[in-house]
Amino acid sequence: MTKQGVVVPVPAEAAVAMPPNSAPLFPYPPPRAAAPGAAVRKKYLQMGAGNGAGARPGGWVESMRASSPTHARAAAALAAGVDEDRRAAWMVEHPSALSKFDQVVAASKGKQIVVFLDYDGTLSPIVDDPDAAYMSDTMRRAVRSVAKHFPTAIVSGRCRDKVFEFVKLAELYYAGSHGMDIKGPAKGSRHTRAAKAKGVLFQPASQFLPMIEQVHESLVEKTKSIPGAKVENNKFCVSVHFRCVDEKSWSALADMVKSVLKDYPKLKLTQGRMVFEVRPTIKWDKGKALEFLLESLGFADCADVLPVYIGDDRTDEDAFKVLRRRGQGVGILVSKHPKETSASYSLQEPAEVMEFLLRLVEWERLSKARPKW
Ligand SMILES: O=P(O)(O)OC[C@H]1O[C@H](O[C@H]2O[C@H](CO)[C@@H](O)[C@H](O)[C@H]2O)[C@H](O)[C@@H](O)[C@@H]1O
Repeated sequence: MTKQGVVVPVPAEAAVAMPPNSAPLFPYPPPRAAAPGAAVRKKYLQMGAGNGAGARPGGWVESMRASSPTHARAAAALAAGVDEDRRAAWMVEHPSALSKFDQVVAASKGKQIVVFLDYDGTLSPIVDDPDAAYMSDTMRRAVRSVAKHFPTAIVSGRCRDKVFEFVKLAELYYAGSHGMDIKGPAKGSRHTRAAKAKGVLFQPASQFLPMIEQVHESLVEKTKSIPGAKVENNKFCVSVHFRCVDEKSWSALADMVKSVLKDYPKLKLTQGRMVFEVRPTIKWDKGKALEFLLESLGFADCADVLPVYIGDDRTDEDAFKVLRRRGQGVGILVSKHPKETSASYSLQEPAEVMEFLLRLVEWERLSKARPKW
């Protein structure tokens, strides 16, 4: 069923650029560090790094509001009253991956499905306390079944160890810190020869570790005065949560984060669901991680693979865009509301993600049992 992976020698320049603790098993051009200094930082601080925040006066706060569930609900209610057609039109553009299940699997004919799953908001429901974002046992069973049939990776903004603590499945690939920390299955993979090696595969931002530590400390110190603010160390990036911060303090919090980042021109600021994300300015994201993993599995520039990526956040858009660019694969956005996205399909919530995963497993079981004539 699976395609055998091919280990290609690492080009000398890539091997040199790789951090000492990453096994040079898989070739990949090392990410280019963005031009150091003001230009890059200015762009991210002013433009809001892809989310448009900051381009207008008060842009960050506006953007923070847009990611608030209360505001999203109010906006959704308004939109429902005013323009029910908008949602219907969005669903035509991004139909449910459940109702179009046959179409999704038909695309996999003669191809190896590889499954990529975001964690928060995809496998676990969004909750106030990031340390309590547990995944249900039923979801874990579903993911375990998927991994028995298809190579499966978790791609998360979280620190890799933390997301592993939640998922607890040793047979998966894990790409933590928005793809900047990639590791293969603890026991090696049953799916490909290339992935039999265990351990850390790639850490393209390892030189940023001391800087991230410093920024983490500064952010903890600086934001202490804002009740509800929570700073999370995600190893190669830092999250500053404002889900539990009074809206009146959002502007002050955004200013604090920006003032800390002034001293770190090699870090950029982006925004997720009620969270600021501080990340190195290297050109590496969930999309690059997806491509790296496909390559590691032996599917570089290959037509007989169907990557299926499921995610709910802005950072998942980088992966959806890669699928669009390759003209290959299935991007599924998890969202109850119409959102601008490069995904092709949608699912409303983690419960639907589970249903989709279980159907995929069932379909694979039946297709193996089906006589081939
Ligand atoms: O890429 P992901 O796996 O989706 O990680 C993105 C961020 O997820 C977490 O924050 C989000 O979920 C929390 C728990 O439900 C919620 O409280 C928070 O408001 C959300 O933004 C995680 O804590 C972050 O570090 C990740 O970057």
